[in-house]
Amino acid sequence: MGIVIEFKDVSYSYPLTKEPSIKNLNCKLEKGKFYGVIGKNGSGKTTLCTLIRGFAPSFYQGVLEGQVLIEGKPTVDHGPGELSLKIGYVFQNPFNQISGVKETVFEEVAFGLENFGVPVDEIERRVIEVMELTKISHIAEKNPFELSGGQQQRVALASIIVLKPDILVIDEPTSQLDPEGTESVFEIIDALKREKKTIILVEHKIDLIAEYADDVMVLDNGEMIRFGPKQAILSDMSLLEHGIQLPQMAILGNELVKQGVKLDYIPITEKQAKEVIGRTLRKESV
Ligand SMILES: Nc1ncnc2c1ncn2[C@@H]1O[C@H](COP(=O)(O)OP(=O)(O)OP(=O)(O)O)[C@@H](O)[C@H]1O
Repeated sequence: MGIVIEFKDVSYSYPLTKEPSIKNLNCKLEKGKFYGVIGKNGSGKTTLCTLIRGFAPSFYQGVLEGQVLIEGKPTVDHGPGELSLKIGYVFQNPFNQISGVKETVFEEVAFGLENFGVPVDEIERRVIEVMELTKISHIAEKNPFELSGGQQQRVALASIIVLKPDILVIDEPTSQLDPEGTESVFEIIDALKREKKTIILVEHKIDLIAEYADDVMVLDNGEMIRFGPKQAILSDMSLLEHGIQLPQMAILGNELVKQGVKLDYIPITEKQAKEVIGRTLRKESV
């Protein structure tokens, strides 16, 4: 798979701050992969998203050292609007995403396409398709502001997905949602992964990252302290010392190993836990 985003020796400081919010970042993100970004509050996760979108330094100003490359081209060399076509950004709070000028969900989802001058019949086709994917067809005629938080977040996602960006940067989309709303947002993100979109998701709900992401990036005080396949990272108990949450199943698995239970690997999801603990119990009962 090709490299779609690359950080080359990137450090970034907001204006009037002494310490960089991102320090010496080097990494390559592959097309079609789902990256979970985790770290304590203030570790630099949102700043990382802002760098990918090119908003730092273009909007926030500040000092950028090194290069953030999107499809091989530095963000600072992309023309105005060019990055916003390639990269869809979903806010933490859907209220910030919803335009406030449209009276129905259908119109809201169509809004971006109208702005890009897409022909009416294509708009209709694309909006219907995306509303099915995000399971909001049944609320097409409702006012976006009369919806539940979970429905609003699905509308916000739909209004971005309909623009067909190759890269999706999603910053804590479920922080305001109940478990049901959260699960439905993850199901949509999973569907986007099947469509080979590159996904960068900031999320505190670590059990869901364990289930859905491919790779994980761990930030601590602006530094990337781990980056790679989720299995090894999310079962690494030393991360607890950095204040990083780990999946419940990894903590359970680790506790069992400490008590002398022989597990073939440390599980990070419920499915893996059932599988690996079941295997051990079967071996022991023979
Ligand atoms: N606009 C800004 N101006 C100055 N400093 C900022 C700005 N935005 C963030 N920072 C600082 O940059 C550092 C990283 O912040 P950032 O918001 O990227 O962290 P985060 O991991 O996303 O945190 P959270 O989980 O709380 O959203 C923090 O020290 C923060 O105070």
